[in-house]
Amino acid sequence: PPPLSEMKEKNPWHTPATIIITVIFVIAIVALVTVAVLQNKPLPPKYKYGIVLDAGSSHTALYIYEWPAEKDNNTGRVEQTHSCKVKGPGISSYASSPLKAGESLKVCLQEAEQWVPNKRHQETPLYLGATAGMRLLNMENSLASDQVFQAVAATLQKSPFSFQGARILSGQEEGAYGWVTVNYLDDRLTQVCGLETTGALDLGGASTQISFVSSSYDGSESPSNSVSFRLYGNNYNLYTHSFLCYGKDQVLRLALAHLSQSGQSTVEDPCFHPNFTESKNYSVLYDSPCVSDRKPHGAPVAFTHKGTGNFSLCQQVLKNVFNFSHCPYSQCSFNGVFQPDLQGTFGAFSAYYFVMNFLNLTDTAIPLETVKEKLATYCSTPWPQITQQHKDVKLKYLAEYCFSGTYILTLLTEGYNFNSDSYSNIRFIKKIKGSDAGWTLGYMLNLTNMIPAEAPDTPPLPYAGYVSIVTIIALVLVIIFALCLYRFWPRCPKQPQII
Ligand SMILES: Nc1ccn([C@@H]2O[C@H](COP(=O)(O)OP(=O)(O)O)[C@@H](O)[C@H]2O)c(=O)n1
Ligand SMILES: [Ca+2]
Repeated sequence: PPPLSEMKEKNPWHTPATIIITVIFVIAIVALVTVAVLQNKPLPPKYKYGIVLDAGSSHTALYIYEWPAEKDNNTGRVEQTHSCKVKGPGISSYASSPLKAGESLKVCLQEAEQWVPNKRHQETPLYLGATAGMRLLNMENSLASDQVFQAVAATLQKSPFSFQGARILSGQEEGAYGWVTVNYLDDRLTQVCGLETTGALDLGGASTQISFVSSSYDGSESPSNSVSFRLYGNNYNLYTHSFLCYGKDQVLRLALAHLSQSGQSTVEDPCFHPNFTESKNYSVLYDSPCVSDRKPHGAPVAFTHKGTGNFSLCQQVLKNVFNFSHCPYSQCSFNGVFQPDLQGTFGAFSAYYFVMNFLNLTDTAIPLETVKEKLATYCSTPWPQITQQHKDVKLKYLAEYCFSGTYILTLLTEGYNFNSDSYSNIRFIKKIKGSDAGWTLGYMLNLTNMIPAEAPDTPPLPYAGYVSIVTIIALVLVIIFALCLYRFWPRCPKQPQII
């Protein structure tokens, strides 16, 4: 056997080739780690923006949406970052001074300039959609409605954003886009095997919408209620209907018109609290196409609106604003409008939420009978006591919650046929994951083509999986290489044979 000193000299780990290979090996590992770290570092956020103005009958609101610039087509990625409530009434109230309708939007538009980064202003689409208030004005006085749109468009054109137009949405669009919004935010549209969708219930001031998918409805019966979509590779046959004049502010007129048919000077109203009295003008009450044909002849100028606070009588009055006498279809909700069987859960937003939230009745686990009892107690509470308990609420709104709550329950049960079982399928909601429930998001998603008809092709592995597998394979190769190096290096030391 060679002397030990000779063995030491022949240690192969000290040869220049081994040192070079080891250095390359270390550099390779460092490079691999560096690339992996750099690749996974979050990219600087690049967002795109879109702005929608909801010109409702009672007020206008501006919504700003934001989404990652690279991921336009991914679901659930568009979020509401800001909303601004326009001061003053809805744009339809400016029929006699249209320029003021344009003026009213300026504060919120300036606010939007702060919320959208300057360099994105020019490419940010800006839409205005008007709903039932403008539908009614357009029916009543189309010249005035055109002038309001002109004034509004002139203001929006002057903003730094990319103005895409101001128009009246049809009732079908309003209902369908509300449904898209709710299901998009709930991530219900991208599920491969079709998770059940959520219905949408929207209560406005001048109209109300109901939209849902029912397996009993294919669109053949009453096609005007059908909207078909292909979204992310799934087909949807949506039932939707918008009842013009059945928003809560117009129904308040319908109900009062009903109670004041004889043109009396005192109108007793069970939907208002006992001891509530207010002087009202007949001509103001009947100044809406929803009631104008019912104006009693020879009525005095004014009448005293007097509350009696009786929930069940109020329910009777409100039931009478629905017409159940004719149904030209297999089944109807009311006013001869077809409605398929209710199915699934429903999100109820806008005034549904505001009213039920004020009344502390958003929890639909409370049995319907209990909800009615609580509301009956609330309605029978005298007006002075109500004002004492809610000093921070505007009197105009405060006075109407008994009416509005009763209308909501009557519409849901008598109108749409919810019962004490299906009532618990309703969720009274304002926001979903930070974005307001309403038609605006669905409207923008559609107009910017952000929901593809087909599911986007995705790589077979998610990104993290791909990185891990590549890293593991690289490590295995390195280990095999190292083992070979150790085992088969030509001058590998043989086991010292000590005999
Ligand atoms: N904080 C709020 C905001 C709105 N609301 C009501 O919600 C309804 C919103 O209707 P809207 O202005 O969108 O009218 P439409 O054009 O949708 O019929 C109105 O009846 C408002 O009075 C409310 O009760 N509480
Ligand atoms: Ca609305």
